[in-house]
Formats: sequence, C-alpha cells, structure tokens
Amino acid sequence: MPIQSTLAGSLSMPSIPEIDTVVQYLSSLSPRIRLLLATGSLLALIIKYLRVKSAKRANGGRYYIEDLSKVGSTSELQDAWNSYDVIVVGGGTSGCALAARLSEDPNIRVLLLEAGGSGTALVQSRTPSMFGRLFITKHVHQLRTEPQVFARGKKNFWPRAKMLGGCSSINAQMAQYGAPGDFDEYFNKYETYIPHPDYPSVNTSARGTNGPIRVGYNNYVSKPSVAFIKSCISVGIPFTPDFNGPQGTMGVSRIMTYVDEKYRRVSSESAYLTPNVLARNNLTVATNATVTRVIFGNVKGEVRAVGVEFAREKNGQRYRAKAKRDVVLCAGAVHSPQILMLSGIGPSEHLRSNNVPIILDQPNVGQNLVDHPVVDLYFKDKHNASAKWMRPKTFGDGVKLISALTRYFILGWGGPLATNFGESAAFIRSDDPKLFPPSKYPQHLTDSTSAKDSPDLELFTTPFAYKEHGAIWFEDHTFALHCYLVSYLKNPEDMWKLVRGVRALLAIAHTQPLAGYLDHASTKDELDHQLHLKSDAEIAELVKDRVETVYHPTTTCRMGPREDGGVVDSKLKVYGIRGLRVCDASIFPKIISGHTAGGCYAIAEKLADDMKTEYRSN
Ligand SMILES: Cc1cc2nc3c(=O)[nH]c(=O)nc-3n(C[C@H](O)[C@H](O)[C@H](O)COP(=O)(O)OP(=O)(O)OC[C@H]3O[C@@H](n4cnc5c(N)ncnc54)[C@H](O)[C@@H]3O)c2cc1C
Repeated sequence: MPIQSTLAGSLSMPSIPEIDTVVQYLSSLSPRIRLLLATGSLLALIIKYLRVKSAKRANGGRYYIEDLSKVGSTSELQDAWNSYDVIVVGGGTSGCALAARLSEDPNIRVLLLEAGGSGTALVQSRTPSMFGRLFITKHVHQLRTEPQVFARGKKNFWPRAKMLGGCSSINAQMAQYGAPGDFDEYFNKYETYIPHPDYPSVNTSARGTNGPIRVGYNNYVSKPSVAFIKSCISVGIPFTPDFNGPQGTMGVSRIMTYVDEKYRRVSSESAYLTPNVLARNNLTVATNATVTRVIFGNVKGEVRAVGVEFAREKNGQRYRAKAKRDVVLCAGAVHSPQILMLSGIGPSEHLRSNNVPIILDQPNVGQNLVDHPVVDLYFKDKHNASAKWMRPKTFGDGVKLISALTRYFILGWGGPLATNFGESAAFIRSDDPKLFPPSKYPQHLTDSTSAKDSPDLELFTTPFAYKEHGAIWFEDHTFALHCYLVSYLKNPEDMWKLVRGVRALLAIAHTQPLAGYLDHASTKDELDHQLHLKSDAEIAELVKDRVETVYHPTTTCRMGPREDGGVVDSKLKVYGIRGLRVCDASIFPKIISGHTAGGCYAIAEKLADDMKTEYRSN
C-alpha cells in the first residue's frame, strides 16, 4: 500500500467528542497531568500565534501575489499579456536565488512563479527538526518512483517540496557541497559562515563572509553522534574540521547546517527573498502559480520562448505572461523536464503518445536521471536517551517535549528542536585499504569517484531510527546509522559498494565509544545488532530491502554536448530554442559527490552573473 494512503488514513480527523465527555475525562486526570495539559495548550497557542505572525510577515500580500490576474492575463492575445524581461519558473532553491540576484539590476524586470506558498510561513519548515512533518502534506509534491527492479520492485516515495525555497525548505540542512573545488568561487559568494566556539579548527578565511546563506553549527548534537566521530577515528577515518574546506570532503566530522543565529532553518526563500529584496519594484513573486507550459513564437525564423501559461488549480483559469528576454525553468530535477515535455520539447515518441504537439524532438530531456541511494541500520539506544519524546507517549515524554518547545520557541535557546537529524558524517572510499583490506575484500570494484581524493560513500548518523522517511518510528529508544553511495552507477557494483558501506557502519557501531551507547546484546529481529554475523550475500539482500532515496535527483536536463546527453549549453540555454534556459539540479552534468543544495545555489549565482553581463552587453 502506498505510504500516502497509509498516512492519510492515520492522519484523518477523529470525530469530535461531546463536550461533557471531555470535561468528565479532564476531571478524572491527576492535577499534575492537568497542569501539564494546561501548559501544553498555552504553549500551543503561543506557537500558533508566532506561526500566524510569521505567516503574515512573509506572506502579507504586500510581497507575494496570490491573485494571478495581477501578474498574468487570461487573453490569448500576446499584446494583452503582462510583460517582464525574465520569467523564473519555480521559486525553489535555485529559483529564489536567481530571481533575487537578477533583480539587483533595476533594468531587469523579473517575475517569479511558484507552485506552492511561502515556506518561511510554515513552522515545520523554519524549525530544523520538524521538516519530516511536511512530507505527507499539500506543501510537498507527492511523488513515487517507477517500480525499482533492483530493489524488490518497490515504488519508492520521492518527496519534492512545493513552496518557496523548494527543497531547501524541507531538506535535512546538511551544508556539504560535494567537491569544494568545483564551487569555491561561488560558495564564497552565497554563504556566510557563522563561527562557533566549539569548532575552532574551521578555517574561517576559506569560508564565505558576505553571502545570504548562513551556515554553521547548531547548538545541539546527540551524544551517540559525537561518539560516532570518535569511533570513526578509531577505525581509521581521519577527522576533518570542515567538509567544505580546501582540503576536500574526505574524513569524519559533525555536519555543518544551513542555520541562522536564532537556530532557524536557512532556506533559499529566507536568505534571498528578504523584505529589502521583495520591496524592489522590478521583482514580482506570485505564489500558488503552477506553470502549465512555456509558450513559443516564431521570431525572425527561429523558435523562441515568448512567455508562459500558468494556473492556480489543475483545471482552473489559465493566465499568460510575456518574457521579453528569457524564460528560466527552476522547477527542479523532476519538474523542469516535465514542463519542457508539456511544452513540446522532449523525446518525440513520448510526446506523441501523450498527445503533446511537438515543438522540438529532444530525446535527452528527462534522461540520465541520477540519485543517491541510501541504506539505514537500526540500533537500540542502551541509555534510553533518544529523542523519542518528540512524539510523546508518556507523561515524561510530554514534560520533555514542553521543555524543548519552551527552550526553542519561547527562550530562543535552540536545543534538541534545532537538530537537523543528520548530525555527524564520514566521507570514505570503498577502495580504502585501511577500511577494506584486500585480504578481506578481494573483489576489485571500479572507481566511480570524480577524482582520486573524492569519496564514494557517505556514512551518517541520526539520533533515532525511523522507517518510511520518518513516518514510522520504533517503539524502543533507538539510534540509526546510514550509508549512501555518493557516486551512483547503474551497475551491479553499486550493491557491493553499499555492502562495504554497511560493513563500515557495523565496524564503527561495534567500536568504542559508540559501542557503549548501543545495546549490542539486543536480538530483536527489527534491529541490526546481529547483522555483523551475516555474510555479504545476506547483507546484499538487506540492501535490496532497505534501499531508499536520499533525495538528491539530478541530471535530467544535463548541461553538456547534445551528443553526450546534453539538454542545455554552458550558459544553461536549451539547445535549439531561443530565450529558454534551465537552472536547477537537473542541469548537473554528473551528480556531485555530496549534498546537492549547495550546487543549486552555486549555479543560480553563476547564471545570474552571466545573464546580467549578457543583457548589459546587448
Ligand atoms: C527531504 C530532503 C532532504 C534533503 N537533504 C539535503 C541536505 O541535507 N543537504 C543538501 O545539500 N541537500 C539536501 N537535499 C537535496 C536538495 O535540497 C535539493 O537537491 C535542492 O534543494 C534542489 O533544488 P532545485 O532548485 O533543483 O529544486 P527545488 O528546490 O526542488 O525547487 C523547485 C521548485 O519549483 C516548484 N515547481 C515545480 N513545478 C512547478 C511548476 N510547474 N510551476 C511553478 N513552480 C513549480 C516547486 O514547487 C519547487 O518550489 C534534500 C532534499 C530533500 C527533498
């Protein structure tokens, strides 16, 4: 059964009980529990108030336009359409950054169209630990993969955000950019590193100081995640002070996150669409505006994107707006190729079979999809100290939750609610002879890394275990270790690399001090304390059962030569069409060896520079 249906069922509203029954029930409770409930209710009211306040601030109608007739026209006649220089489609990670940077030039009139609403208005997005609560809501495009033949035919859940900030508003905020050399110039441009006294060895001179994206360490990390770092060092993974430093990504450390001084998530929306930026006369941001297609015209004998069509609802009123210079698709690795195809640019057979009139036969659109597959391991927390109380079941859980809410929302002190869950990480190579000695691992695996000093496996921790993307939590107090392939090949060797990743996790889990936090005496089937006794073939079966996405799809509108699968050139222009570009994770020529949000900021910064220069010179 699909996850959505299962959860939708469990989230459906219970019938409202009679008021007398409620009063009767409350009177039967002890004074202690009544006090707790009263405190909880008061806190809930305060949170609700803060939420409404922040929604108003972000969304007060002054900045984000919801009435689409104010930005588009219902007429078929082009002369009647509202006119902009650039229309940015999708206000996600790249889209907000691109629109904000382009509108720095007062001569460029920009319209940003986003299918969802504001992300900063949602407390679940702003609070670093609450993003999972958005997965099965209207704020996320509810997607599933095709059946995965190498993973028991599962149709894996594949969430993509539907709100300003895009996936930067729902991601795990792990600020690691892949191979840092690829982005040096641009990550200095978009980030500001906030130094933290507990991490003095970060080389601040190698970090950005003026960019809109704030990165740093939040003030909470669970004890097993700290122990993980020490155990990694003991098994031979060197400590690194910073995954984004000039020394590269390899090693183990706590993970830096996209977090501000008040321990709130930093998203593309919060960072780039600031009140000052939104006050610009040449920037218009419309929300709940889904682009249904790009409109083309014939200009001087060439096919040119002249505007877009958009709507609030699937079968609702269509609006049109004109782009004098460019339409830029920033709808992400799933939706940018979808919009191209809906507009008639894609593999002609596929378009024909879906009755889409063909503008350009481009077989590469939507091809070359790459993602990072992840495998999770589950362990019992020996000290029963996990953050299971975040979904309270006992009186003690309730007390912990209320104190965490008070600490985070009322006192502004961060704490456990500021965790991004992915707390510590190690980047390793599956051919590292120290971790995988050839005597024990004789199979030669093809090197799929981008360079000799790049990793192909990431190992990371979360302060408790979960299944189904966080929808299912364990009854026990747990801790989880995860490994994912950072360089993905459609190749049987992927499996054996993940098996090596699992072996590395097991070695770390059985090494002190982490071993001291895990109850390795547990023989429960649903936990992995006995997994080290299994053969590689048995672990391979577990990989097939558990493999999931780590949410990094890329490369579906690849930048590169046409004959090499390319859809866009190095200025991100769609081949064969004038005035149409793509700028988001879909253009990555190859998936990066790490987390993908940083790359999305970098390409938007780069394209904004290129477009501004190009327009100035014309
Ligand atoms: C759960 C999760 C966890 C992740 N964790 C991390 C992490 O810890 N660190 C990291 O670096 N990366 C992480 N990632 C990946 C990273 O966030 C994404 O790769 C990146 O944000 C993608 O940016 P984008 O600009 O390509 O697209 P998005 O940010 O997805 O933006 C696309 C936007 O386009 C809008 N859109 C789509 N179709 C239309 C349409 N027809 N009309 C108008 N608008 C449209 C969408 O609503 C969305 O807002 C995670 C992703 C997810 C989902």
